[in-house]
Amino acid sequence: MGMFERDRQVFADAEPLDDSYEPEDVRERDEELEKYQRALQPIIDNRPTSNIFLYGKTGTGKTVATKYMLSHLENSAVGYDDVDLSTVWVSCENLSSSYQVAVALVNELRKNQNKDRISTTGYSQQRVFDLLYEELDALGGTVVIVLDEIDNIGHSDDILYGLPRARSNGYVDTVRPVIVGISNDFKFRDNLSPKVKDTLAEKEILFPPYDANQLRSILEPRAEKAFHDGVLTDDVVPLCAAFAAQDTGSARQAIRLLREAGELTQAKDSETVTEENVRDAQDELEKNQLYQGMQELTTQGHAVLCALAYHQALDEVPVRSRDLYERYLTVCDRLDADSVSERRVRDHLSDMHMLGLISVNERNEGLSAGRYHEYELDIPLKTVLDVLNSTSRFEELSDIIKSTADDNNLLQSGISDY
Ligand SMILES: Nc1ncnc2c1ncn2[C@@H]1O[C@H](COP(=O)(O)OP(=O)(O)OP(=O)(O)O)[C@@H](O)[C@H]1O
Repeated sequence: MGMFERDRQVFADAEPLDDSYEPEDVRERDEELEKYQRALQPIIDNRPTSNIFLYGKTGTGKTVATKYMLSHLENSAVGYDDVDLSTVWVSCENLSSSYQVAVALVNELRKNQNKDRISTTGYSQQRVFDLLYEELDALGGTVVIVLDEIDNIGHSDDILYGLPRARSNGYVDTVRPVIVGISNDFKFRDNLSPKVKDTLAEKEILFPPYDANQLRSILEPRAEKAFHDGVLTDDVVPLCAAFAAQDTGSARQAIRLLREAGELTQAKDSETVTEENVRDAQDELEKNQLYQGMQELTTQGHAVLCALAYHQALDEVPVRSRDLYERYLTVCDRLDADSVSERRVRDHLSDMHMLGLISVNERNEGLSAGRYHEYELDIPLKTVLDVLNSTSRFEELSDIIKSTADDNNLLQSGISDY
């Protein structure tokens, strides 16, 4: 037998555990779907339809609910001769301005009609908007425009103001655009300018995190399809649901955990997925998440992390932000890199805190010393040094910190024992 052998023991069909899998039904979202249905109903009644804004943390079912609703809407619309409905879906993941979103929409609309794409640069914003209005008008009827991950456009939100008003402002004659904006960034929603908020968020639907029971109910039909009979022990699905509920309340996280547990079981050539496999899978995913979080930091982020690692190696933690900033400046000096203000360094620290990499204490020493923050690593120093060592420009510094830590006997185990 070769190195790879087809698995016949654990997975019957791993597709239901894949990110792109579309489930037959959307579970545990009755209230949200009901609201959604009410918001879309005017399309079938040929009445003016409000724009819809869905928000909630990642993995809470905003996309799956939208796909489900639109597919029902399209099916129902076919039954009415006087309802002319089209839908267009753009993921704004890599689009950071209204201009880019407008180009993506034009090209998506053109693709559906086998027309040539337009270039992503070289037009004025108004020209791209005009092209968009032309394409929309050519379609006519109601066009539901889904803008997924819309928060990526940040403050450049002209399109969210222009598109909903295109008809009342006379830019389009025959088409009725309905925007469905989807976002997992609460700050984006709060920071929308009042004029945009008024139009985009006419109908808002919040998708709260799932609790353990809801996640269980989402996992069960997938688990049934994905694994051979008798492979899952009784506590596996509830445990995956509980872990994900405690952490993020994300269905995506719960599904990934179940898949990882299955894969670990498979790798061990074992026939049943057990509670222990789930715990190991959870450790594995957490480690990956931390590693990824650290690797994705910017050079400035790495420099701040490097400065903190230095204090950790010297056993000078928790360290005050002022002292940490001094160390950070010397790190930048050594790297021959530009440095940023103390305030920006604090922003980087707060991002790292959010990622679970460092811990922060707020100290209040009364009138004499005032309020200040103290920082220390929340993960093993060795792990941080491993990542720094694999980051270009930081190899030498990580070696120096490592030998300092060795001298102080502070290089405990890495993340695998964490
Ligand atoms: N209520 C549900 N019923 C069935 N499957 C669900 C449900 N909610 C989420 N899922 C599944 O969980 C995964 C993540 O869901 P989805 O992509 O809809 O989340 P999201 O809120 O759009 O996340 P993001 O903001 O990261 O895009 C998908 O595989 C989806 O099929």
